[in-house]
Amino acid sequence: MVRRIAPSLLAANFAALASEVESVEQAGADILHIDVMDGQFVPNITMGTNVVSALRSYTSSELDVHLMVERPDRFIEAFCEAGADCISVHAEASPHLHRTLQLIKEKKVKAGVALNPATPIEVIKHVIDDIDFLLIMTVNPGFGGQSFIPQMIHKIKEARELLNAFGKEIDIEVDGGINMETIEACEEAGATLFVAGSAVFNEKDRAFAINQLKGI
Ligand SMILES: O=C(CO)[C@@H](O)[C@H](O)COP(=O)(O)O
Ligand SMILES: [Fe+2]
Repeated sequence: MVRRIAPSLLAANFAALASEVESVEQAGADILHIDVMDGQFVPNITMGTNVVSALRSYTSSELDVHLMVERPDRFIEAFCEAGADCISVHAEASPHLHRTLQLIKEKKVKAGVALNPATPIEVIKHVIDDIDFLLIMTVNPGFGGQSFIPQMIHKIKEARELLNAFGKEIDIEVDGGINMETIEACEEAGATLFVAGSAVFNEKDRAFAINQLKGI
């Protein structure tokens, strides 16, 4: 199966966001990954609902919103209204994870749980029927362009085994340091959706970059 690639717009040129989006869409991007950071949960501030709604009126591509914010409940409705198709919230940032996931699902938006590298996979056990996908961070969240943490390969395997044990055939999205050196091992371990920021946007020829990552 051809790998699905989600370019992370964090690595795009923000001064030309529309044309950056167009370039990756034409190059074969499957979904657009939008990193929202609040300067609290992670030591960086990026974009918010205004960028999501601007992109929503510009493109029909699926918008995958990765919320790296404390107490994400406060913003779920606004991101759904802005036009998100999928929202992932960090288990570490949400004290009432079950409630947060229900808020997303009530809006008919796909709900995902994101896990930091040090967070054990077991935290999803009791919300496993409430998630549409799982996002495994393969770097510590906060910045693009970091190096993949090799121990995450074992974690992806564990996650796939856990999902299989519960009969859940959902996407495992991997995020951080995904490139030609790391993508294959992630896929073999059980990942099915691959976020790539610098590996796509640092390459002038986006079609070449995405095709290479897809393995075509
Ligand atoms: O969520 C994050 C970082 O916190 C990611 O989505 C990065 O933006 C991915 O960038 P690369 O590691 O692929 O450059
Ligand atoms: Fe991300």
